Amino acid sequence: MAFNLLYRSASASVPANTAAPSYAFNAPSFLKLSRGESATWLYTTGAVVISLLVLEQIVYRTRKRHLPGARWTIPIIGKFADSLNPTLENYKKQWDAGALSVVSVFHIFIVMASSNEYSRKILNSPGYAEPCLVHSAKQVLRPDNWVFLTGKSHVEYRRGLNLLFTRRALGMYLPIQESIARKHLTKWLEVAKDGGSQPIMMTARELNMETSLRVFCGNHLPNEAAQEINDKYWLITQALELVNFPLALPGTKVYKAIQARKRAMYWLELAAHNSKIAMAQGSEPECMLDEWITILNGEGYKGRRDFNDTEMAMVILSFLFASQDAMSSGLIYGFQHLSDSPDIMKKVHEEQDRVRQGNWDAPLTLDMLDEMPYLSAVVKESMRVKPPVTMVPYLAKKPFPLSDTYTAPAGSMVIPSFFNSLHDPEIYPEPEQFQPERWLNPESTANQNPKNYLVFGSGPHKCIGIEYATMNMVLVLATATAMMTWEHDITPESYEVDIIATLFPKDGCRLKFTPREQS
Ligand code: HEM
Repeated sequence: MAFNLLYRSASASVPANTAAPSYAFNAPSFLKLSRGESATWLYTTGAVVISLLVLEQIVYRTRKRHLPGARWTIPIIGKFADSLNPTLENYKKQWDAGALSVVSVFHIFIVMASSNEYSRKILNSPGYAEPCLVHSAKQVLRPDNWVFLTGKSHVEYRRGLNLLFTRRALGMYLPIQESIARKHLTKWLEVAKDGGSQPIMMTARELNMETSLRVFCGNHLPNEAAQEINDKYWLITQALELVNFPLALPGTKVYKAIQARKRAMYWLELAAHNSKIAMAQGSEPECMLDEWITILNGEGYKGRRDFNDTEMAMVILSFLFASQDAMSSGLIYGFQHLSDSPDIMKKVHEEQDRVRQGNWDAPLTLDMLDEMPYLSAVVKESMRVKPPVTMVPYLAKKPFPLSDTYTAPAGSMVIPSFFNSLHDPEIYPEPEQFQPERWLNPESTANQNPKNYLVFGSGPHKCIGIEYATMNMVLVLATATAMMTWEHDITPESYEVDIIATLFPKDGCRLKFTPREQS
């Protein structure tokens, strides 16, 4: 292809010289070449291009050294085509090729780590590597978002944000989550009245988005804002490919995601502003923003107190960004795994009967959720079998000695991948099987090796929302179990995996809901 282009421009250049008088546009003298000069220019350009292509291969091979990976990289774009249509099968091939393997996309040299040891080494070596999220994340989230802080400034910023996930705060969020879950599940039951199955891919995403927006911003966000953010957020999800087209030109996914982010930021800044006014007027805290402002104004608080509306909005945006796709994936597979395992579903129902004691409409409390160890194990196991986040890109700040024999070059992407660690048969016998019981036996190999459970990462950037995310999934499934039963409408694509930032069943998980007979 590149050669074709070269050839066509070469032949076009010959008549250009002879036909020059007929052009209205007079080229500057330095662009007017004689036939001989034109050929020299052509050969020189050709030689430079070929040298660059050869150099590209030499650089790739020098960086790759003995690690598994393609022997030669496709000129310029590398494996860009694969990254446009990522499949779990292709990733698995890469992970199985070795504990460390390489790939190159658009000159970004990528070292994939697939073992628990190497993945944790990357996540826990802030001196060598820092998160770079996916390539488009800085454009989408803005480069000044707190999630891109590293080292001491990251630790300090994050210390303040940890206070938004205390048990006290989670207790405040719980009723919001439950009422939104009930509202959406009621809608699912309405749709189910026609007797057919429905894919929950998009409806579960909507449930999660409304939950997040109301937990984070309460009623400081007008309904139209929640609707607009929900409608446009999909554009952000679609831009989260491992490597995007490098320029955010109009029409590209990254461009569209940036426009969506601008609208979301407009509304989130407004919510931060409204929350500050409400708290200054002495209102009771009702959401995460209120909780944050109350903490900042608290007497005992020792951290930084002044956060402007934009900074607060960027934090909320980072939480939305980090949670929306992962939570949706986790929830959808939670529903799918349960419906595929009637014995396990039965035990979940029994646990709900025990905890709720016939009072199906009574609001849930944190104490009640604590009494649902079986459902918690279901959620944990579901995310082990299908980890929502399979890998987190990091960037090597300097040469990073990953093993005795391999050092990742400075500037390369180093990607800890969690799938193999979560499917290690030594730790999780029959790793493809959905077996919540493995988490209930304190002696099991799963419980002996908690460091293998990399679903939420590890080290200084480990997920800040673990308790909140887990609580939300337990809560939604507990509420669903109280309200209905569901059957999986299995299609040829039910067990195929789509990677759209996170993992989803290719058919969107079609379920048939029936109201629960509450005796
Ligand atoms: C099932 C749900 C979720 C999963 C599987 C998940 C997974 C992850 C993973 C793998 C990381 C990277 C960790 C690392 O680099 O070591 C991460 C980071 C993060 N997550 Fe989550 N997450 C989930 C939900 C949430 C929620 C609900 C929030 C916020 C409300 C959240 C906020 C964050 C933030 C802010 C970071 C970056 C932390 C930092 O850089 O310090 N996540 N998450």
